[in-house]
Amino acid sequence: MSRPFRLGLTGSIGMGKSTTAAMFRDLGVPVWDADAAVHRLYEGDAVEPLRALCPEAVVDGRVDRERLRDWIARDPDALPRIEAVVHPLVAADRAAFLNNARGDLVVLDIPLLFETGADAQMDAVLVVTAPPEVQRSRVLARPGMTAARMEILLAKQMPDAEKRRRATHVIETTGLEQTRAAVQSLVSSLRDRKHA
Ligand SMILES: CC(C)(COP(=O)(O)OP(=O)(O)OC[C@H]1O[C@@H](n2cnc3c(N)ncnc32)[C@H](O)[C@@H]1O)[C@@H](O)C(=O)NCCC(=O)NCCS
Ligand SMILES: Nc1ncnc2c1ncn2[C@@H]1O[C@H](COP(=O)(O)OP(=O)(O)OP(=O)(O)O)[C@@H](O)[C@H]1O
Repeated sequence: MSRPFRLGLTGSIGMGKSTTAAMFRDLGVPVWDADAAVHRLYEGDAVEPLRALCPEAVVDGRVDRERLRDWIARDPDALPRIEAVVHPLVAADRAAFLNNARGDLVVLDIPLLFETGADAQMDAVLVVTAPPEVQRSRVLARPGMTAARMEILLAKQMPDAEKRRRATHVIETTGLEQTRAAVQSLVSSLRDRKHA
């Protein structure tokens, strides 16, 4: 049996990846979620290596994201050092999902898909997008988010225009019903097609 078609799902912060991923799940498509993998790792395999970098980031045997955020805000080297630990563990979790995946189509929701080179492992890439002012107001509405933190994360992400340029598919997330219809139509077209 041939392996499932791999659709990468990405987009900049606040562009609607999680919301769009849920729409694929509603259609019965298995979704691997990189952020969820990080959450699992912060209660498991990432604890000891991150404790070695920053002992105060571990509280009650788990990595505390608030403490990581404080460290990132204080120290410009913190995020690259965290990434050097976390990205290989995330890549291993993704490889395990792909090894076990069955069916005709799977989605991989990866915020840093292009930045980490994971796009090379995808058969197609869907980029979700929205106008900058919509993105900004969504992100700033989150608890714990500040304009300064948003700027740090945005500066680390490939610009939206570049992501759209590299995408095989683009969906606007300015309305739930319109996004749901676009997801439905993409799933139908991918399920109809054969891949190499
Ligand atoms: C910085 C941390 C502590 C913030 O945690 P918090 O729960 O507050 O936010 P969350 O994880 O939901 O991220 C918020 C937004 O920032 C973006 N983001 C997260 N990490 C990164 C990063 N390394 N580079 C660029 N953007 C990032 C996410 O895509 C999301 O859009 C956390 O994201 C983290 O530990 N990041 C390092 C691990 C990593 O690289 N994760 C990316 C997925 S592989
Ligand atoms: N299709 C849509 N129509 C209207 N609003 C949307 C749509 N998709 C997402 N939103 C709104 O945008 C906000 C951010 O969406 P979501 O959490 O899915 O983004 P994300 O890309 O996963 O974010 P992050 O990268 O920061 O984790 C949510 O408050 C959600 O209500």
